[in-house]
Amino acid sequence: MGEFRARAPGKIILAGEHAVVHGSAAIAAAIDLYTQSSLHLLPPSEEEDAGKVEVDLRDTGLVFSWPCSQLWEALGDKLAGVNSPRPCSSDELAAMAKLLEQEEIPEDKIWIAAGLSAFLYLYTSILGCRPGKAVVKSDLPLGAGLGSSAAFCVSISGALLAAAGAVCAQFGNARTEWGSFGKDDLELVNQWAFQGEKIIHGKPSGIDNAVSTFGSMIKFKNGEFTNLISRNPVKMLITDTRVGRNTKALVAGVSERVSRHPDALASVISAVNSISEELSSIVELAVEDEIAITAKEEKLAELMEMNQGLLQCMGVSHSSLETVLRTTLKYNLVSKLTGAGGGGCVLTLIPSLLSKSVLEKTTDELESHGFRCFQVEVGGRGLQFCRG
Ligand SMILES: Nc1ncnc2c1ncn2[C@@H]1O[C@H](COP(=O)(O)OP(=O)(O)O)[C@@H](O)[C@H]1O
Ligand SMILES: C[C@@](O)(CCOP(=O)(O)O)CC(=O)O
Ligand SMILES: [Mg+2]
Repeated sequence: MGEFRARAPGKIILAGEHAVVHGSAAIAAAIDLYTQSSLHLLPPSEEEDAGKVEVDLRDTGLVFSWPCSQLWEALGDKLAGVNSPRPCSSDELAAMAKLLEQEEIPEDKIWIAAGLSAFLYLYTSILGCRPGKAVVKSDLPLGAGLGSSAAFCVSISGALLAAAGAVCAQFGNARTEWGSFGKDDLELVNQWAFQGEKIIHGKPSGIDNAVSTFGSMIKFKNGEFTNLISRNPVKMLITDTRVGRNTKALVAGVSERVSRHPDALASVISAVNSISEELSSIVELAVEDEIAITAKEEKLAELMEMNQGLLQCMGVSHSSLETVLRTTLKYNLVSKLTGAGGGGCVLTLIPSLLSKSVLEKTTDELESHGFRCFQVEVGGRGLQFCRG
């Protein structure tokens, strides 16, 4: 029956994480690291269990499968709604938790239960309880602030919706390997992926699934977004502290702080909103001579530094992140955490005139702490589809 293969990028957040959950604007951009999902539909089985749904999570080395009859019993058939994404109910969440209890997931990998629930929900909502086999693999570090949860939900939703015939990819010419979806198709994928993100994050803003689906650089606020045209290349070094953390817990922690100190946090969130607004207009400024480019980069750096201070106010920094900030500052480079914080990744702005040797020294020193550094392309493509 062929293969349905989709890939969706991770992201960096240049400004506004967490505050965006509480109504502030935020700026995010797709990066050239992808999660890829491939799906094979299998013919219905004559056997009593009616075949299986299998998912091979390559990054974890674990494979899971459920008889279709068991999925049907637990979750029922909700096929009619493929064109109208709806949230997972608490009964469905409980039914999936019960299914997963039987899986004996290793204690040190228990975090994949959230991803598995999102997979099961999206699969059964979009394809029903028919047999199939999915393989998911990612270039992204998982749970590190680069939006692996959104890339997971977007790529799976893309592959499932293509298999269901609800979306159709377009290919520019016969030799293009990766095609893209039209705007309405992308919107449908984005809405389903958001339902998956809700299972993983609890209360997502929707920024990660939007930028993973549509790509580019976006300004996102209250569920709406606009594309930003970045006139000069934005170069960022990413440092992964390798300190594990969980977005759902961090988002919940900030919400608790907001309810304990509503007035103080309202001011923090409003300050972040101003930073995001200013950052978006600076990114779109077209400048050409060296002096103007340096002035633009200095403004971006200052806004990132201010945003980092406010993230600290929200309680989402971490000693490993502070070590990265201190180390890069020795070389006059400005950094901020990206994503949910509490560990995970840091962004360091690389000014266009920075010498190669300073960048190397910075990277070496960061890596001597056990961190991993890499550079990414910022603002690239969103969801793509490949013919099987
Ligand atoms: N490739 C993948 N394989 C299995 N689970 C994944 C994968 N990508 C994401 N996930 C799920 O998403 C979770 C990480 O999401 P989150 O805590 O939001 O961090 P981030 O989105 O910054 O990577 C993982 O714990 C897992 O449940
Ligand atoms: C903290 C937040 O702003 C971004 C979370 O990103 P990540 O899952 O840490 O990559 C949450 C959200 O906007 O949904
Ligand atoms: Mg996430």
